[in-house]
Order: sequence, then C-alpha cells, then structure tokens
Amino acid sequence: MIPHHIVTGPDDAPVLVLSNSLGTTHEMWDPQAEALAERFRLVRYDTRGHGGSRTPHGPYDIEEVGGDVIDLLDHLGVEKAHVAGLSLGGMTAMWLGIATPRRIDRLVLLCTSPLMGPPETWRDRSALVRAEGTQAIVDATLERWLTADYRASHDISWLRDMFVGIDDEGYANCCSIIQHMDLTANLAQIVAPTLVIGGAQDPATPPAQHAEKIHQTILGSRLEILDPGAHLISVERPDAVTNLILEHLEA
Ligand SMILES: O=C(O)CCC(=O)CC(=O)O
Repeated sequence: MIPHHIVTGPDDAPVLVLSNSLGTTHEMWDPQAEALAERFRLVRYDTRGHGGSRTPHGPYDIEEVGGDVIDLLDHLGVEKAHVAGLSLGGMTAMWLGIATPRRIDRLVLLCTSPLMGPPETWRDRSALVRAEGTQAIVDATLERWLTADYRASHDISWLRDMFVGIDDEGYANCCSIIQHMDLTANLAQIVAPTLVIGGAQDPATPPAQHAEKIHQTILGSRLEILDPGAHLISVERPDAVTNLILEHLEA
C-alpha cells in the first residue's frame, strides 16, 4: 500500500524518509522538515491507519508497515534512501535495515526498541482505544511524550489535536504491530551506518533498556542520549535532533 506522503526539497538530492510514531502523523517532523529539506529530498509519510493514509483491515504487522515504505520508494522511483524513524517509525526503520539492506543507506533510530513489551500492555491498549477512542489515553500519552518541564512551558495543543485525530481503529491496529514484533534476533544483521538517539527521561523506551541495547547490537553505531528529553524527542529537542541527523547523514 502506498501511504499518504509529502515530498519536499531538491529532486536531485539524496532521499531521506521520515517515519512517524504511534499516534502521530508526518507533522510530528515539522520541527525538522525545513532544515532537512534544504539538504535532502525529504519524504514524510503517514503510517497506515494514521493521518491521510488509509486504514486497511487489521491487525497489522511490521512486515506490512515496512512493505509500505518499499512501495513508496518504488512509487517515487527511489532505489536507496536514508530512513529516520521514531518509536514505531524506528521499528519500521530497523525492519527495513534488516529485510532490505540494499534499499537502505543510513539509519537514524529515535526512542525506539526491537522488542517493546509486555505484549499484554499493547493488547489492552488497543482494546481500550477500540472501546473508548484515543481520547481515553491522550493525557497519559502526552505525559510519556514530553517532560513535565516541557509541557509546562510550551503550547502542546497541536500534539493533543493530532493524537485525538488519529483513527481509533488505525491506532489499535498499529498497537498489534508492537504487541507481536520481536526484532532482537535479527538486529545485528543491520549493516547501514546507524545513529541511535534516546531521551534521558523517556518512560516509554528508557535508554538503558532500549537505545543502549540497540547501540551495543548494531556494529559501529553511534549513541546519543539527549538530556532533558522524553519520548517524542524530535519535538522536545528539535534543534539537537536536526543537527544530529544532519551530522550523521552528511558524515
Ligand atoms: O510511540 C510509539 O510509536 C510507540 C510507543 C508509544 O506508544 C509511546 C507511548 O507510550 O505513547
């Protein structure tokens, strides 16, 4: 399936695909988009079940959301691309690095995990969202996404609106991806030069259990833990994330 996407930047520049997290759209990358599109042909898309993309019958698995990126690259006539993804987007990026190494140039993995258990959490969350909608979990989600200091000092209504605007069934179907996904056994197969970014205060993917393990497993990867920073690190630390991405992709 070709997901809804937006392409900006010069046609002849290297391609960078940005993959969104659960409960967001391509707009989560707004803080990075302008700077990155000066140097890359920037492809932002909405994971299936989110934003402008369709919500096919679920549940989904990691092969399907990864396959959507391959379909998108084929559709755009792109042979090889850099991919940066946050959380679910990072899972998609890791799967691409494992399954289709010849299509992937460099990877940036932000606040993500090859195994984000326990499975019951995801089963229960999808059931709750199917029953009561994303509205039922928006407050708790925003607390995981951003530190208390950030929430107190910034207008985050755009993120709340984005989250409650996500299709409930699409959100629930994507919870199933995380519920069933385990990339740990294959992670060491990634050969793409990889930057791993964590948030020191991320309660969803605490760096000691996730980012550091990814870094230890992917040979030659670079690890950066941003402090302060919670789960939606590209929003909370926009300039630091943009600069790290540029440094890694242009090295
Ligand atoms: O952000 C993701 O893509 C998956 C993890 C998550 O849902 C973070 C949260 O707990 O809200």
